[in-house]
Amino acid sequence: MSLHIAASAGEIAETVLLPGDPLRAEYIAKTFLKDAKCYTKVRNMFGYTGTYKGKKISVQGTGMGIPSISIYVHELIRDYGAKTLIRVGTCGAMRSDIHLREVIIAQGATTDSSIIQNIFGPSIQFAPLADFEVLRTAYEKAVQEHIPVRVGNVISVDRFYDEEINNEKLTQYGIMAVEMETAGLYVAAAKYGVSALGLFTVSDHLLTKEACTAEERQLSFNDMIRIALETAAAV
Ligand SMILES: O=P(O)(O)O[C@H]1O[C@H](CO)[C@@H](O)[C@H]1O
Ligand SMILES: O=c1cc[nH]c(=O)[nH]1
Repeated sequence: MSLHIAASAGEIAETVLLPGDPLRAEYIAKTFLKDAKCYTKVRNMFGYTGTYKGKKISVQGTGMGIPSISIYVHELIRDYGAKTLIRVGTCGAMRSDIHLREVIIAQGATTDSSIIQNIFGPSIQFAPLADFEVLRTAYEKAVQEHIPVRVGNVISVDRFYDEEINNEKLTQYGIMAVEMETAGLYVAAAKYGVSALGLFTVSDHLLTKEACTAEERQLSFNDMIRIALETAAAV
């Protein structure tokens, strides 16, 4: 047992899916994993382990924001030996050509979080990147499953409600979407030398103001989940 995860040694797989919402973790485990068993309910941040196509896979809720996901990712890697971490999140689209429910893969995760400066000091702007092999596998699985995906840069922000951020400039520089955890995931994976990838379903549109319902956010992002599970089974 670690401070925030009540699993025993060996109960968590080396490959872990990471939704922000713990109810999405429960949904993924109960809908897609065989013989899924809950290994933690600490703070209601559910974690399950089961199998997918014969491979042991865990799914662990991470909460919202870099501080929260950092806690779970550090404990999963350091205390339970996780080696491949795949975030399955929601995001807000920032461009008019990107639509609700599309799937985005984060090749890079720009951030306004202080995490980079806290680790590297003021002169280094570390670039949080996805693991290339996991990214390549996810892209190939999406093509095989006939699920269109976009691959590129997202921004992991500290504030969901942020009236000061310059989204127009970010979009000009190629940022596709906004979410709140992936830069923290990529930095932790780099620190420990493990593999990470962030996948998202577009749940909101910053320009059109369209939004999925809370129920859809929790339940209906099966394209992204299928890509993540096929990738998890293959890497
Ligand atoms: O749906 P999840 O995975 O939580 O991801 C997104 O949704 C939350 C904000 O509503 C943030 O955590 C953001 O990154
Ligand atoms: O962090 C997030 C997630 C979804 N939509 C947003 O606008 N921001």
